[in-house]
Amino acid sequence: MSAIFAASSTTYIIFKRFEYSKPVPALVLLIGVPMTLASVLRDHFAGLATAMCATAAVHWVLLTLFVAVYRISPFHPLARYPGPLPCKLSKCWMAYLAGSGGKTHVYIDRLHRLYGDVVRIGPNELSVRHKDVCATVLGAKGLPRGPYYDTREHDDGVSLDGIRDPALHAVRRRPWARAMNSASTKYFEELIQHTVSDLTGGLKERAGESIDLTEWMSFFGLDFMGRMAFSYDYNMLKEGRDTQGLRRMIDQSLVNLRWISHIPWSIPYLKMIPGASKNWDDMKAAGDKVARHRVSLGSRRPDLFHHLMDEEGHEAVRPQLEVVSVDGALAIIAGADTAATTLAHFWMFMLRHPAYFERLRKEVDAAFARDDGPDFVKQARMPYLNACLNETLRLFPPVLAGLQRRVGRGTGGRMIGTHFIPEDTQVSLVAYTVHRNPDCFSPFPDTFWPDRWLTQETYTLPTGEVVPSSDVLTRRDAFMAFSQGPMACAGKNVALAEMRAAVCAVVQRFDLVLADERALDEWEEVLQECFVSKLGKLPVQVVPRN
Ligand code: HEM
Repeated sequence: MSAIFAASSTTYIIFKRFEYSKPVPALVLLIGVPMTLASVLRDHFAGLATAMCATAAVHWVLLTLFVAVYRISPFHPLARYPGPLPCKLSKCWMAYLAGSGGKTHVYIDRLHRLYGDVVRIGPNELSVRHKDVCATVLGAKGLPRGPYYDTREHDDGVSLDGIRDPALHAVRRRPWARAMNSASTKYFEELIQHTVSDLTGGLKERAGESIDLTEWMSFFGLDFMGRMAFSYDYNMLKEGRDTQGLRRMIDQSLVNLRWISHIPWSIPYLKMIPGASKNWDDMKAAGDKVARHRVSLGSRRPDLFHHLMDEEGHEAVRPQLEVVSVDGALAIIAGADTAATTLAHFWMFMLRHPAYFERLRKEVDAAFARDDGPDFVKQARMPYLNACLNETLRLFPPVLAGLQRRVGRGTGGRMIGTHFIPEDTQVSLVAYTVHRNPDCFSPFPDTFWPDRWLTQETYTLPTGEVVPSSDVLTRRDAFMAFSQGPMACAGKNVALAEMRAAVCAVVQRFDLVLADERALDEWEEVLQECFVSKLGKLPVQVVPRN
């Protein structure tokens, strides 16, 4: 027994020091060690098979005990931070919650309300919602990404949003910066205009019918991103259906990532299961198809592909088509799903608060004649429109999962406000809970109240009470729906232009009549964190305005 104890404690120390996540060393320590012991100790057992079973069982139990005891002991570097026991013991708990209900954002928000600004959500992971956290963690002098992002690495390379090395990330980000320069922005605006007109055309054709606005916003997001990224027409708005089964494919490829991301060490083992990566492979094949189509066009359109492929020859080394396809697939998921989700939440709030809808309509009607196309400069300056969009993104940021960063080994730790974060710690920022922190947004941090984003001397609260501006706290620096800093959303400006244009066009031309009251009541219950968000239906009748 003492031999097994000595072997197991040595194994534990090696694991703790080197954090093996690669299968070979991990399997040597987990299986090789007890098997070797069994062959040495076989004379003490009824036979080799019994020795193997007994040593393996004792080895694993001891290892589990060592790990558990250390993680909940006062000697653990995060011992001073509060959190539920299952979180302290293993990240498997968070993986379970993510996989089983997709409600980790609500769970973490509850923990913050219970324990305060810093909560231990994993053995080596803290969730922080402190009012100064964004600049410290995400900003220019912030922290590099944590292992949560390892799921973005594939056989063909890693997509931009999964690159953890800041220097490499900066290099891969350059074409995105070029894509967002003014010449391309003009081209993207034309595409937005084209897609908005498909949207209003499609809605007009279905006037009086009950449609699912969530689905239509998704068609809008995908049609735009197909055009913007690859000059590819999915034509979903024209045909009124998901022409390529993309929505289902995206949902299926994301549903597993939401729990795997919490236990990234499991990735090499999962890859050994035949067919395990089928959903992602399908998604990748869809990306390859549109990328090849774009190659066949051969033209130098200033779409995203043009920049990602470096068709203008800015870089010393031309990127490979496979890597560009991965980034293109990222663009479609990152760009289409997020904007579509925001718009669906937006309409939900407008249906819930008809007075806000009317106020917005007044602003839109005053700014545009009925048949005007979008004016992107004007729309960027419309205070109430932007207040309503910001408020939607505050309460329901489409990226519901935490943005994880890491205080690296050997850095000596980091201060966040008055909290010391020791090295080797993952720090997670969940926009859903940071945005509901009363130290960042108050009063009524849980209430949809767009006025908080306006600059005024007095405010009329949702209760009708009038208060001076000193009573209203809106910490714009804590707004992180697009993240912040060098790894923030690369498509923020395009996304905002696209959403503003879609909102103005619909508000100007249509009345929305809710077809099923239950959709609003059940909205939050149905909402799931699915890497980004998974939404319920929003059945409405679209009635053209007289
Ligand atoms: C409402 C719309 C959008 C929201 C709320 C949003 C939000 C975000 C957030 C929070 C991140 C950081 C994710 C992380 O660190 O894990 C991100 C990254 C990213 N987004 Fe967006 N996004 C939106 C639309 C778009 C669009 C339209 C595009 C493309 C045109 C886009 C392209 C990207 C890219 C490429 C990244 C990775 C950036 C990097 O790693 O440097 N996003 N987005």
